[in-house]
Amino acid sequence: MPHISEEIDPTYAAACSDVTLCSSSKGFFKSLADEMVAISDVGWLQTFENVDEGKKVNAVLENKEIMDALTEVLSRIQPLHRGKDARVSYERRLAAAAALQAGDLTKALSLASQAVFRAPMTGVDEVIDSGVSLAIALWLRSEVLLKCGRPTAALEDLKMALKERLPAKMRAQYYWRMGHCYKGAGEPTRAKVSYELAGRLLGTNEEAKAQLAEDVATLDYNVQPKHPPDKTDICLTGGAKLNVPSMSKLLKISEEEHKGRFAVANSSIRTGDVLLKDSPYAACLLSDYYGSHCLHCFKRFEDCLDEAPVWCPKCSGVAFCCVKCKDTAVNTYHAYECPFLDLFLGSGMSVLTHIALRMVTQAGLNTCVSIYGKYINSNIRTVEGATLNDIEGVAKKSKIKSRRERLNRSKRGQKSFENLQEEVANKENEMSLEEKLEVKASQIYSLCTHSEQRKGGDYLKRVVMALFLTECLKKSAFFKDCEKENIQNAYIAVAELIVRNLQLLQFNAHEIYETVRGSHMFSGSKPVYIAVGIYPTGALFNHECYPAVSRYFEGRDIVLRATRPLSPGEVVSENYGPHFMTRILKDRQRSLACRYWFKCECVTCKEDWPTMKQMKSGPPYLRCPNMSCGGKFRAIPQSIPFKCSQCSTDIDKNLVRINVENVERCITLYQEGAKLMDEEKPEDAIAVMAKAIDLYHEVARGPHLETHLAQEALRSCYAINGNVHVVRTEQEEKA
Ligand SMILES: C[S@@+](CC[C@H](N)C(=O)[O-])C[C@H]1O[C@@H](n2cnc3c(N)ncnc32)[C@H](O)[C@@H]1O
Repeated sequence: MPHISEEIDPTYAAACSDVTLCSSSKGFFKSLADEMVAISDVGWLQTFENVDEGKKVNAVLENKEIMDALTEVLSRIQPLHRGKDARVSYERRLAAAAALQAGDLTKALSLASQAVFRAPMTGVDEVIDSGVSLAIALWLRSEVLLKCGRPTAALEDLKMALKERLPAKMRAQYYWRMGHCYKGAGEPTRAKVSYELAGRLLGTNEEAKAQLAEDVATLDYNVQPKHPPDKTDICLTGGAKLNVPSMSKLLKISEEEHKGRFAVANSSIRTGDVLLKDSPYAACLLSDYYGSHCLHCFKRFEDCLDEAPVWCPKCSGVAFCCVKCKDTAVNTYHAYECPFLDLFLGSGMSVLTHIALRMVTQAGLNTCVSIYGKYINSNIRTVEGATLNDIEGVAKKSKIKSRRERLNRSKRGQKSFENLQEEVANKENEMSLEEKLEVKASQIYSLCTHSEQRKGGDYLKRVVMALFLTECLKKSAFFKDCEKENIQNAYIAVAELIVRNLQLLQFNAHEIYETVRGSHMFSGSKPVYIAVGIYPTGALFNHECYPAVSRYFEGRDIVLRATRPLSPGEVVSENYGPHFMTRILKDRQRSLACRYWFKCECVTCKEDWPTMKQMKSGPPYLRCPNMSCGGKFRAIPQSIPFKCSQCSTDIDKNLVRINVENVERCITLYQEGAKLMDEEKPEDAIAVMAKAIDLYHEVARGPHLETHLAQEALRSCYAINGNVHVVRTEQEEKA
């Protein structure tokens, strides 16, 4: 039987699958992968397609034709990254000083940061700056930061400059500037101590001493230290589910044959309810943002007012918002990725491929081998029903037919989703990062891969990518602690893990956004795609073209909030991109079938709702008075039906009049919400619009232009609680 993506458009489906692996226009990988498919025998590809999961890499390694061609390419892999360069650092420093002199603080800060990132580690290049380029670059940046009104960040740079052997002759200036930093940060007592130390070191320079005395005299002992405003943590409505702590108690996970697992309402849900807050198992920043955001936590440097970006000791291609983020990255994944960063970019590999690699590099070799043994190469078999037993809401378990994918999950010996989650929640607090990953891996490696639908050629490309990445890992000492006799098995385990990651990420990853706005909270604000993550529970939400939730991101965490009310048992759906407001039915169906390999049968698809452009304001569709019926009718005064066309319940004309008035009330409330947004009162706007959207759904159904526009507005209000970057005009900057 042909699969859904093939029925619709096999060429487009293949292209959609390919771009989840690598770019179709940039880099060398696409032509390498295409060449490997071209030299493979058609019969072999057919057999290969059916080779068991977890044995695909071996099958390719045993294919002489492919390996002869591939080995030659792999043997040429060499580390390639933007390293340190004392000369470039020196030049950037001069340019930064000139910009500072000219009063262009933004340019000065950017150049000074580049001087920091390009500076070799202290003592490595003694020819330029006597080996202390880093200290001098930090010294300069601290001056710029101080001028920018960021004394705490300036102080951090100063302290680091001292650690990096700032020349002793600069000590007096060092303490003097430290005094300025403390003064700026609202710590006059510390400022005074620093000024006094500077005074002792100034020797006989009377002019400088007089100036210093002025600084001491102007200290204000009434000021308070400045602290950034506290951000209140968002709480799950109804509390966290005991066995799935990232999910609200209002939800549960269900499963159906053609839909897999998905979230449904366990109790009534109201618009505005916070339903999920999940941390990623792994996440990667897009390379375009390596210069502006922390590689590890995705904070924008510009918005970290109390910290200045920190460097990687080996490369100058990435940066971190603080020492903690740097240490975490450099001691784990970045140690293995850093030598090859430019090769990865040059290969054209996708960000999903980068996460597939990150899932390995962050875990380290031992954890990877253990995960491979448990979830990919496991021969433990359990009966199919065991997987379903504990999934709530599966009423007719015995009627659900076997699905090959679920069977595969069972074969790998996985426990039920809910049991696994409980295990994770109980153990998480006492574990190391590697241990946490190993336990969370049980959830990640049960996510859908649609392996039964994947073609041999597509599989082969993924194995070639896995072999390429494993070869890079070999050359970045990832396998250094492995005993010689185990090394071949370890290579295969890692490559297989990457193949599996590449498959599951295709269907389960989330794009991560930050909202970029101008001086007004809403007008002109837009979401910007900065990173991608894989969320263990967030990946369990199915799609609808009229979604029930909207997502935003707090740092790396995903938050889902309801955009319409739901009754117990209704699907709590996300939107994977094709939304009915912006894309016509045929487009959506094609996109979902080719990109996510399923046929969407949501209500908007079945009823072919109009897009926003096609939709007109007009009489609403009122609900059938029987609340358990899905029927609706248009409230056109002259043609109100006597009975519901679906369940034949009588329709009372008086009730129709009341409900039309209710819809009019909703429209008035939406307008009030819009006004509150103009006044930049997001919480008030949410309260008003959420109430109106709840009321609308109590009496009416979609499509309804005003309600859907209100839901879009609500989405913008929710996002204000997430990652937001405010772009300031030059004038605002100066003010
Ligand atoms: C992010 S996963 C969602 C969780 C998934 N159902 C599972 O069991 O792991 C995406 C996959 O779920 C399935 N899916 C999502 N929405 C669906 C829908 N409305 N109808 C049928 N299948 C859907 C598709 O197979 C899709 O590739």
